[in-house]
Amino acid sequence: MHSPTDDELSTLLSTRFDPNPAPEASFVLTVASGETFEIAASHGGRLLLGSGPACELRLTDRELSRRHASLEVVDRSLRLVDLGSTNGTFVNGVRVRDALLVGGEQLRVGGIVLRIERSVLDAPPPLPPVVSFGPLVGASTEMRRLYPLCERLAAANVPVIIEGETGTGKEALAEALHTMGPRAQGPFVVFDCTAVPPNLVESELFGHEKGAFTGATAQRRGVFELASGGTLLIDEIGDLDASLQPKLLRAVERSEVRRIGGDKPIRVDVRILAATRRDLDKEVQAGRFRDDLFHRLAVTRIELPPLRERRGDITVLARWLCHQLGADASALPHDVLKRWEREPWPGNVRQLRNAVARFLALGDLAAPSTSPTASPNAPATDPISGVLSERLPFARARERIMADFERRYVEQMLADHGGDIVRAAEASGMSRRYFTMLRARTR
Ligand SMILES: Nc1ncnc2c1ncn2[C@@H]1O[C@H](COP(=O)(O)OP(=O)(O)OP(=O)(O)O)[C@@H](O)[C@H]1O
Repeated sequence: MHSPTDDELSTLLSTRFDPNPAPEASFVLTVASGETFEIAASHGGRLLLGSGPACELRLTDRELSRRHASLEVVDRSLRLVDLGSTNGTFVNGVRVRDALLVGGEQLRVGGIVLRIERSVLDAPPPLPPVVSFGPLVGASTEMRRLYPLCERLAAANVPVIIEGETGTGKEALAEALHTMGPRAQGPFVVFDCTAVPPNLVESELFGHEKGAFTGATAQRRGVFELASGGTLLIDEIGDLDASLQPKLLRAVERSEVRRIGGDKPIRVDVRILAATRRDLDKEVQAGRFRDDLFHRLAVTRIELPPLRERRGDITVLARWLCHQLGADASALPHDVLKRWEREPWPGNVRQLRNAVARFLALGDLAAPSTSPTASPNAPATDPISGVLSERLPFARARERIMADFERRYVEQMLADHGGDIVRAAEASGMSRRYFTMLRARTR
């Protein structure tokens, strides 16, 4: 992957770069006992509130779940997300799942009441005037806040979990962490947990001996062995089957693997990076992802923001992608860039890249809709076309469509039966347990 040179960057960014971010909001949470916590945007990412050891805002109360809720400063608000807690999260007495707070609210979690106040930091910590990290480009405050952390992580050998929606650049960042670090001479191997059938994942990860199972006609090394001396990116880790999670934990903890059918452990020297588009906090809270594996991998977490939350990057990125595709960045007219800055971009940078390629091939005819909110690649009337236009790998594309279908199916059945799960499950021909699981998975 090509990283921009200084000259390329200065051409792309000349009209866009704002070295002085606006003063940032911060929030103070005060517990009735007088204890206070401060959350600022510069914390970079979500802070967990709960009774478990992983929580930055750790409180003791028996009605509080281990990972109860997450808090993050987004623009000038505090985003509060309930992580599937047992006893719920309440703002001013109303139960919420996902809320934007502005200050002045009362938050209740379990038996604990917190007062939320907003303040504006006088002097926001200055961000270095860096506008790219390896091949990742972006001059928004959100991206520039991440670069110093990325620099440090490239040099370190610790596991990192990279989170973000599809197409936000998780794999690109993982590769940059590898190529800009001390293991750059070693291999960079990507394993996507959704790309192989579930019954083959173990063999792909750890390898197998000849004759270990039907079809194992020869000995085969797994990705841990292939990545030895370098970096292994386990992509879509949130989709790893529960039965394999203990085996992965063992491999990471002991730096050794055992091939299927093999009797001796094999030592591996691998840096592990993991990426996911799922909310791993919710997966852990729901019991679908093991707490101990999460802790082992989440030594550091980086969350890549979706494009719609850094609209200031759209023009810069579009011009960079245009340049990468071999065209002059000035080929993109101002009105097209302005229109793109208003689009929702559910497929993020990958979708923007496709839109640039289409524009270069077809001109402005490429825009399938004149609606100001429609994505240039995804006509709102046909979700399958939207997914197809993102050029995802087959397994990922199928999964996206299935997930959308499952969510809408469950919603429809619940709506038809007044929210009664027992009747909705019966009408769907599913056990109540399966229906409830499907509902939890699709929320
Ligand atoms: N900040 C960025 N600057 C330049 N290119 C980017 C940036 N972010 C993403 N890209 C490009 O967008 C495309 C999609 O990125 P990538 O595959 O890394 O996304 P992802 O988050 O791993 O997606 P998925 O979850 O679907 O696997 C790639 O071509 C990548 O190089």
